[in-house]
Amino acid sequence: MNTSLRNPLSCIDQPFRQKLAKLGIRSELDLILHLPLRYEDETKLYSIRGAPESKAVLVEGVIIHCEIITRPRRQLICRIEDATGVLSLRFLHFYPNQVKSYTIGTRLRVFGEVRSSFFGMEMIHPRCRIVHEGASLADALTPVYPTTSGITQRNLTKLIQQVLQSDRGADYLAEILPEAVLAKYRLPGFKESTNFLHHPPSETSLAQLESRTHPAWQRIKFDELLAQQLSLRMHYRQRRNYQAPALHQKGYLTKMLRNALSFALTSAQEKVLVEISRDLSTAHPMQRLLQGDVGSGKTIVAALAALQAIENGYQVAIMAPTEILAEQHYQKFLTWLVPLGVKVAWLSGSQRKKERERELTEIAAGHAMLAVGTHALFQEQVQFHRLGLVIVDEQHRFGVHQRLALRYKGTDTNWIPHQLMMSATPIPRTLSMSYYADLDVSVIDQLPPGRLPAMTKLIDESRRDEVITRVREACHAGKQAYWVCPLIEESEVLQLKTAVETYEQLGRIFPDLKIGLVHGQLKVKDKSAVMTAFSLGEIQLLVATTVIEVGVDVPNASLMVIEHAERMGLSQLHQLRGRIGRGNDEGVCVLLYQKPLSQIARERLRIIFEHNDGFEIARQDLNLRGPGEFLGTRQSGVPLLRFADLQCDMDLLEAARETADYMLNHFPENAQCHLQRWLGDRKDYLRV
Ligand SMILES: Nc1ncnc2c1ncn2[C@@H]1O[C@H](COP(=O)(O)OP(=O)(O)OP(=O)(O)O)[C@@H](O)[C@H]1O
Repeated sequence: MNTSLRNPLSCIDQPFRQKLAKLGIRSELDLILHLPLRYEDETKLYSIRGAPESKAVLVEGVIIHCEIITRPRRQLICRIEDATGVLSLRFLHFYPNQVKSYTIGTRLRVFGEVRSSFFGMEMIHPRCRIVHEGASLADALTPVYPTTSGITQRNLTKLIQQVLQSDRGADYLAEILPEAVLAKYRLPGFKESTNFLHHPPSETSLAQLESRTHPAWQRIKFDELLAQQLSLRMHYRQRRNYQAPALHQKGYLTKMLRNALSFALTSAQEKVLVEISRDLSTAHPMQRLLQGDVGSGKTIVAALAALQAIENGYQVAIMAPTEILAEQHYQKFLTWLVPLGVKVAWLSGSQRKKERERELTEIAAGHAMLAVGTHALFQEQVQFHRLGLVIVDEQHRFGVHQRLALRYKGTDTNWIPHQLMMSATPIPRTLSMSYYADLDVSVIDQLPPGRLPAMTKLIDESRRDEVITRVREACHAGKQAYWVCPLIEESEVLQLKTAVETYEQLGRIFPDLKIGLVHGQLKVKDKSAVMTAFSLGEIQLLVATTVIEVGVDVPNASLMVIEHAERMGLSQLHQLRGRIGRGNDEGVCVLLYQKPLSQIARERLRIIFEHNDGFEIARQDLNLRGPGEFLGTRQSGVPLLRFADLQCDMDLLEAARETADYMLNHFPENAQCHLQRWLGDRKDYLRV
């Protein structure tokens, strides 16, 4: 056999290889998995009159006219004819050779969309080939591959076919899935599926192929999801190889805190605490995601988990993504834990050096048993005496690497701390199964008793005066209110300017109210002074940017006005709205919007108006935006699926998840081979 057939990549020059690498093709196996985006049907020939409109088809005819015209712009017009009619071909870009070879009487086979125009039937920029009468047609649908400049479809087709037909191709295509799995999910073989997708026979349904519902596509998507699930499940199981301190439930500190609370935990909080407590008492690191809608009471759960570690003589780190949130946790933990004799430390990026050093010493000496902070917590200088538990709030706002960095802060190299991640952005089951298959998940699916869902009002900007009256009435009745300034994504400076202007403007409108302003650029000290004054009721109306989006908890604030609500995303609106109605009064959230509304803005406002349940909102948000956007760029390290689509392929995902466990238990070698086939050395792909 020709050696080039053995390894088509080995005989390719460096520049071309670099171009292939842009497409993610670095090996022969990558070529096999470089599957078509769509297909073209060149297996059927239509007559000119019989060609359907708005569909790319193959037509053949003899050239009866060819000329270059210059008005209205320079273009090549060529007319072909068959027994049924005449078709004009129009080329806005063309080569001199093309003009020369298109002589009258030449037979052309053209592929493109036919449409009726003023001058009759025409095709713009068809793909053309000079043929002789009776030339054979393609025996398979023509694949169209994702490509990049400098690589033609023909290059890709040729390379892929070479690999498929080579000796090594046979190895790459060997079946890895156990017979029982193929039978259970009625999946075709891997070789059969890839061969088919690269070269589908002419009778295949284009619709089935392009919607990716064809069994061959199902097999590929299943394999991709299986690789993802295997990788995550292995990650999950590897935890068993690590040691963590077994933090048994001793009960004395946790009991003291429970007794001091003015409320009893909800049964949902009790349920998740049992799960967390059980994990903490084992000698392997916990990795649990605690999900709960806004206001469901995650913080007290975190505090009780922290006390279980502290009772065992281990330290706890609590990390939050913003200063405001971290500071608020700090205040809460101070009030809960200091009366129990537990020392709490505070670390933030903007802290004075002296204060920071004092806190660092307390942490390193093990005097401070709990450290609360922002990203500052996982910097190198921070040394713990005996870190047993790491709690990460709003974990999706941290990159995966940041959250992993804290894991290695345990001082004893033989074990790593337990980890509890919290999220108030509910993640629909499809996504959490896919991306968090390496975590255990607990959900607080109940709000504390007596909470009334916030009432949402959609009000057009033209009725601003009514809103102003409402704010005044609420504040005079002893309530507090937020006024949230519009999100201006293009510029923080502009956002700040808007916030300051709104603050000044509202100051003139409400000379009778005490008004505060909080935004991201305020010094931490000032920010926390404003927040404290608001918590204590010294400020009645708080003008804020979206910095208050997460975690702010002032139960007496029951009214919120959000300006330009049409600019905000669903989860942001839900989070903001979650700041009110946290006490016993019903919250009212006024969404001021400005017309005209785009389709998506209208849809978002409808969803937020109709729903209060964060999981439902997240589900609809996912439908609206798709998983990539939904998880956002913040989730750095989010694996991308190339073929499967989590919204349509839920059944396949369930099957892949089940199969991953089955293979790890019964066919570990096949599981390894499968991972190698799909991930190779690209550890970032499909990994969390
Ligand atoms: N079981 C309960 N009964 C009554 N009040 C509770 C209960 N649990 C928590 N709370 C109170 O409810 C409020 C919201 O709790 P918390 O701040 O923990 O919510 P959260 O889940 O962190 O929400 P968010 O993500 O919006 O910050 C707090 O004031 C808290 O003290």
